[in-house]
Amino acid sequence: MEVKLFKALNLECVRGDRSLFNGLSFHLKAGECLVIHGDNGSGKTSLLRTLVGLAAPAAGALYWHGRKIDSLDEEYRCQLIYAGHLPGLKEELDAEENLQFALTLANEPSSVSAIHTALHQVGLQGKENLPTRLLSEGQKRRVSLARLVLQKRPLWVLDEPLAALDSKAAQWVTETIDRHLCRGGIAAVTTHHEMKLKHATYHITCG
Ligand SMILES: Nc1ncnc2c1ncn2[C@@H]1O[C@H](COP(=O)(O)OP(=O)(O)OP(=O)(O)O)[C@@H](O)[C@H]1O
Repeated sequence: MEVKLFKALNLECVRGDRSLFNGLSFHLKAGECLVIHGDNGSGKTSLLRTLVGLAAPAAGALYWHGRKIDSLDEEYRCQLIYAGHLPGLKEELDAEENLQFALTLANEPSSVSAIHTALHQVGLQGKENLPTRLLSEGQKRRVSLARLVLQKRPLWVLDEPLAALDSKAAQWVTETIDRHLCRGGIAAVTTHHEMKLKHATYHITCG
């Protein structure tokens, strides 16, 4: 029997006086990815914030391994990586310090050498100790995405992970998501770009 690990049932999201979407349901099992498309302002980020428990749905519910995510709370948050719309870095800290900070907050501290290896993988070798404010937008995005290889979590929720990336970095992100799915991970990803994943992918469009 297929085990549905991540399930949404009849979700509705209201922002202001507008219902962005309603009746949204999906079931994802290990190795599957949900790719969310939609125009600017259609509700993609609002959906992801709902998926990670940062916003409550106006109706419907989310289930992780058969249990409602609001009953799991911290237990659920420990299962996921959320990479939001903005890189979420501290400008005065360097790339290495930002990752150390994020990993400590996530209760998954990592060694300096593992962090340097991850930064090397995202093409930031030699820039590990530059203040983040001196990095380009694409480089900041790469620092944020280096968490994907440092944290070991089954659910990835990624808001526009390809934004600001050049084609080589975008390819790395796509391959990294594929490797995650190959290991039995699950992902929900918004994008305005084409994303050629090899694994089972379901596409939905907001709005
Ligand atoms: N707290 C809020 N109060 C009122 N309206 C909001 C709130 N948060 C978001 N919105 C509105 O909800 C709509 C959806 O926003 P959202 O950020 O989810 O869109 P999006 O699809 O991610 O857009 P983009 O592609 O530009 O990132 C927008 O019109 C936005 O202005």
